[in-house]
Amino acid sequence: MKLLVKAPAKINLALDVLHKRPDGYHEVEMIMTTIDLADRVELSLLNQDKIHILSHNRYVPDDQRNLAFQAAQLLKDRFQVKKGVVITIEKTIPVAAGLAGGSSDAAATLRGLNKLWDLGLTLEELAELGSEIGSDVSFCVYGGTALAKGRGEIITELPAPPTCWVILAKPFIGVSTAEVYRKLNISGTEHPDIGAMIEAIQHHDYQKVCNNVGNVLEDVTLNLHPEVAQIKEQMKRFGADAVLMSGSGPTVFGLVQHDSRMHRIYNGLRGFCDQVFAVRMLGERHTLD
Ligand SMILES: C[C@@](CO)(OP(=O)(O)O)[C@H](O)COP(=O)(O)OP(=O)(O)OC[C@H]1O[C@@H](n2ccc(N)nc2=O)[C@H](O)[C@@H]1O
Ligand SMILES: Nc1ncnc2c1ncn2[C@@H]1O[C@H](COP(=O)(O)OP(=O)(O)O)[C@@H](O)[C@H]1O
Repeated sequence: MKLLVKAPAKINLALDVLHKRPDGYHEVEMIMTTIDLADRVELSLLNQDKIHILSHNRYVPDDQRNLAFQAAQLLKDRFQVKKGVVITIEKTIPVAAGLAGGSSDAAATLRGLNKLWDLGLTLEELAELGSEIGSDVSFCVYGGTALAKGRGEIITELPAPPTCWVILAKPFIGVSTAEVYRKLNISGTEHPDIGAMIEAIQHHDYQKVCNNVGNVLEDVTLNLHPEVAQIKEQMKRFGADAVLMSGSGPTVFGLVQHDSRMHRIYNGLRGFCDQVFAVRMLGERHTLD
């Protein structure tokens, strides 16, 4: 028995960090949304008590370091599952890019194994389990658009943002999320207005969404990797309505509504960047049927 699950990337339309917590994590407020750039996770039932990871991407670990492996192991341990699985990950989302590719593979594995192993868990239960794997996994279990608080695992659903193109450009570098959080100086940074972004989304106000994108982690990564600032400049010059780094980076995204402008930016950035994509936001949450 086989199951194919879609694992979409996310972007952070706004990302604020409130303070560092005693457990070492940072208290955040983020507006996250899934986009139509996805890995394909294939789950094949195995009648042995084993988890196998297959991936052709050399940056994706094929052992217990893989977040999809960790998701399967967590379900096996928690629910005494004696069956196994072969997890084949066809990677499209750039790795270590601020797009939560690994977290989304883990979330897709949780949703898929819930069916394949007949566990009968709700999305809420899967999201709670996901938070044990990583801070972004809970959001990825649900998908859609949400306010994420806590260390990222407290999720409140929001409506779909106004329709637009998201152009993503990733330079040749990878970024360590832990290093970016470590180097953040919270008091010396301008904070985005999360309330205004929520209002903009609720009122379907595209211009207000554009006016309120903001990410406190951006300056840290820009200082480490000046090429990210260059990509931001290029996107603005080619006419994006809003430009921001996603998560801890280094991927930069630009928002536009007109197809012609999207093509101009996409073509302008190809060749200058490692990977460039033009996609839509997904808007909808995942379901379990
Ligand atoms: C920055 C964000 C924004 O969505 O995304 P990415 O850039 O990774 O996509 C997330 O907060 C990343 O979430 P995720 O990548 O799941 O982080 P985790 O695996 O839980 O943590 C990696 C490391 O980041 C730091 N970390 C993470 C989350 C948080 N709220 N505070 C932290 O300080 C910790 O040092 C932790 O050891
Ligand atoms: N399924 C997976 N896909 C990609 N990376 C993974 C996966 N599982 C574990 N990793 C590891 O997690 C790290 C961060 O990957 P990723 O989730 O793509 O980035 P980000 O946290 O920036 O969104 C990578 O360096 C990689 O070694």
